[in-house]
Parts: sequence; C-alpha cells; structure tokens
Amino acid sequence: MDVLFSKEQIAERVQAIGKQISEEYDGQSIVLIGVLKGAAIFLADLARSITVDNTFDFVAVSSYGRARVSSGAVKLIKDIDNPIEGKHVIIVEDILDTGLTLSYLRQLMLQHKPASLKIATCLDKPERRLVPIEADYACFKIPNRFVIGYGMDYAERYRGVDDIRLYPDTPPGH
Ligand SMILES: O=P(O)(O)OC[C@H]1O[C@H](OP(=O)(O)OP(=O)(O)O)[C@H](O)[C@@H]1O
Ligand code: HPA
Ligand SMILES: [Mg+2]
Repeated sequence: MDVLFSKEQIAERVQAIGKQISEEYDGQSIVLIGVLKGAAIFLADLARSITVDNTFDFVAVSSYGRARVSSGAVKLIKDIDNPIEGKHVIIVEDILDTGLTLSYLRQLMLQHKPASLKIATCLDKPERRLVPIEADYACFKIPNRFVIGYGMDYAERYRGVDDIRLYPDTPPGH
C-alpha cells in the first residue's frame, strides 16, 4: 500500500497543531474528546504535544456502515464520563469525511453547554462532505481516496500501521 504520509510527516504536523492549540488556549484548561476508535492514536499524540493543562475523554458512536445515507443514522454508544459545561472543548477525530459523525457530535456536545467547542482532525477529505462542517485544526487535507493507518481501519484492520496509506481499491460504499 502506498504511503500517503510518513510517520515523520504526521509527527511534524501533530506537533505544529499542538503548538497552535497551546498558543491559542494559553493559560486555560482544555478537554479533548476523542471519538472511538479511530481517533485514539491521534488523540494520544496530540495530547502529548499540547502544553496547556488538558484532560481527555472519549465518546463512541455507532458506525453507520456502508450505506451512509442519512445523518439520522448516527447514534451515541458511549457518552462522556465527566461534565464539560463551562469548559473549553476540542473534539478530536482521525478523519472528517462526509461530516455526518462530527456534525452529530458537535450538536450533541453543544447541548452540554461548553464554554467553547472546536474540532481537530488528523485528516480532512472535503470532496466527500454531505453536510456543511469544517475542522478548526487539520493536519492534512486529502483527496477522495480511502486511507488506513494511524488509527484508521478497513474492516477493523490496519489501525496500528504507523503511517497513513492509500487503500488500493476503493471499498464498496466509499
Ligand atoms: O465524516 P464521516 O463520514 O462521518 O466519517 C468519519 C468517521 O468515520 C470513521 O469512524 P467509524 O464510524 O468508521 O468508526 P471507527 O472510528 O471505530 O473506525 C472515522 O473514524 C470517523 O469517526
Ligand atoms: O478513508 C477512510 N479510511 C478509514 N476510515 C474512514 N472513515 C471515513 N473515511 C475513512
Ligand atoms: Mg471514528
């Protein structure tokens, strides 16, 4: 599988985003909310590149499989463990693709009344967007190709690959 971004390129971008977040939230505390399972590895690296006070939590949403037709299909499986009311929150994702997952989560997190809410994603695939949503922080913009590695899977495989690779044949539904 062809390498799209090497682990060195990823590390460099994660460091840069971590630095930017640390500067923008200087003197404040932030809560990072990772979206299981894909975001786990990016969150682990991002949290360690942020120098301001931070905690993290995780949510899990139901995968809407290959159909990906309706935003109504996204469902919360695991909610945050700790309240975020009045806190500065950043949702952390591995990839922003159709936007259905993040637009659902964004609305849900806003109901908890955070002081602020932003989105950090490792990858942004803007051509695939079905709903209007943008990331505040993104390591890389990518074309409409299916990718694996650095937390991202194809049928649950390849999450532990430490660079980001193009999956050879676009799987059905993508
Ligand atoms: O913008 P979207 O089209 O909603 O796609 C992006 C979401 O899809 C993937 O998660 P998935 O639901 O496959 O579960 P996973 O994180 O466990 O791999 C990815 O990790 C994002 O969370
Ligand atoms: O390109 C992708 N790879 C892995 N998981 C994904 N979820 C949405 N897009 C992708
Ligand atoms: Mg995910």
